Amino acid sequence: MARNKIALIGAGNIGGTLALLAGLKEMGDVVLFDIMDGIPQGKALDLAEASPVEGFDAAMSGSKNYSAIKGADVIIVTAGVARKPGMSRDDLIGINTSVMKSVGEGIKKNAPKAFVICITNPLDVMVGILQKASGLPANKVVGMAGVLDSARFRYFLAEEFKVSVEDVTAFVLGGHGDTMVPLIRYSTVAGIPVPDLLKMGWSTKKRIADIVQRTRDGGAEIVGLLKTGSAFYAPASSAIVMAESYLKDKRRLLPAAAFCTGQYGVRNMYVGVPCIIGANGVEKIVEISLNAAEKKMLQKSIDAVQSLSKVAADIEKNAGKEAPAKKGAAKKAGGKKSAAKKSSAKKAGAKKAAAKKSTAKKSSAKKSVAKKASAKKARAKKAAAKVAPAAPATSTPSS
Ligand SMILES: NC(=O)c1ccc[n+]([C@@H]2O[C@H](COP(=O)([O-])OP(=O)(O)OC[C@H]3O[C@@H](n4cnc5c(N)ncnc54)[C@H](O)[C@@H]3O)[C@@H](O)[C@H]2O)c1
Ligand SMILES: O=C(O)C[C@H](O)C(=O)O
Repeated sequence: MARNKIALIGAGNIGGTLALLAGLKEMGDVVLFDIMDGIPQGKALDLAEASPVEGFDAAMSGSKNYSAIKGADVIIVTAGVARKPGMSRDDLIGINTSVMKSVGEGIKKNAPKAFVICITNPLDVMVGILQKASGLPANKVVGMAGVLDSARFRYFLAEEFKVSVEDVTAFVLGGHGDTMVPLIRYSTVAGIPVPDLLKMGWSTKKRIADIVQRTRDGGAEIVGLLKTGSAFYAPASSAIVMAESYLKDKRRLLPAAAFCTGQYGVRNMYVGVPCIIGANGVEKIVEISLNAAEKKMLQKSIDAVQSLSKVAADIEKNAGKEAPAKKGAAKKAGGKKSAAKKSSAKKAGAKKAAAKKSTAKKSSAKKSVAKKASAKKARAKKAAAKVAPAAPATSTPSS
């Protein structure tokens, strides 16, 4: 029997890690695709040379031609730009919208039967654009975020309760942004719900509330520490779990950005919901009962994704014209404060940037003013940085 073929579009930090994990797990032959000639080929060769040491059989190849992904069973998309300190995920919408369109076209032409997992941010909106551009049915295109957010929540809870991560289950629903919804009631240690553990004195409401917030800020915490990009090990592990559920028809119940057709009151939009992933892709969206407070939080998150979708629609309309004002656009998307501002790690990153760049920030007593200004500068800097990858990213995919 022929091996599965796994195509990884984007051979950066997550792409490389995905290739390693797919190899170690012998999930199939791996093709890395990237617009940066040499990167996918180099990473593929490096990984192939690790295979005798690790003892896995999987062909590893790299290419900048979309024809290389022909016949792929699973495609995982990480193409695009990652945020840096001072940015929110939403700030990536301009550049990554055009990347999703070109990747979608490449998939449409070369691998229309694949199961596609999108990782590129801002996730919930990007997966929608990718699905449309690829022309694939909605059940075959899904976004990865919920598994990652839930893994963070699980890890923090396991630390708090001093138990194995294996015994902690948790659910995070909603959009992959500041408004995501970690569900305490549906989080357990070996089946014992967290609220019951609180009654048993295992923790306090305040400590769990802090863990919920740390989960929401989980991405920003890593960005603040790395400074040059965002998380990649846990995101790659999370996408691999989804790919395995599809390839092995495991029918795992996982939180993922799925195309809703009325579930949770969401119509024709991708958002993070619990779903079953099996041989037919997203086979079912599971509607769990939510109390009034949970419903309110989820609605807020859905609203944020909806606003950002409108921004993306404007960007698509303006494509080919002058680049839209991304900063203003991202602001429009709910006027949300970035998770970065809330994260202490990110604050540290912003402070550093301010210290480096600004001679005008004299008083350390005016920390909050300095923080705002440095975040603004970082955004402006990022907007400039976006110009560089934008040119090749929007180029027509070669087949
Ligand atoms: N959904 C999530 O939970 C989650 C988690 C982590 C990161 N992310 C997002 O995933 C994306 C990738 O992160 P990363 O750390 O791997 O970034 P990275 O910069 O290391 O890699 C991105 C790669 O995409 C390539 N690329 C750019 N335009 C392309 C195009 N048109 N076609 C093919 N390749 C293209 C770049 O050359 C680069 O190698 C970012 O948008 C990041 O925000 C999402
Ligand atoms: O935070 C980011 O920018 C990357 C990703 O969405 C994450 O949650 O790690």
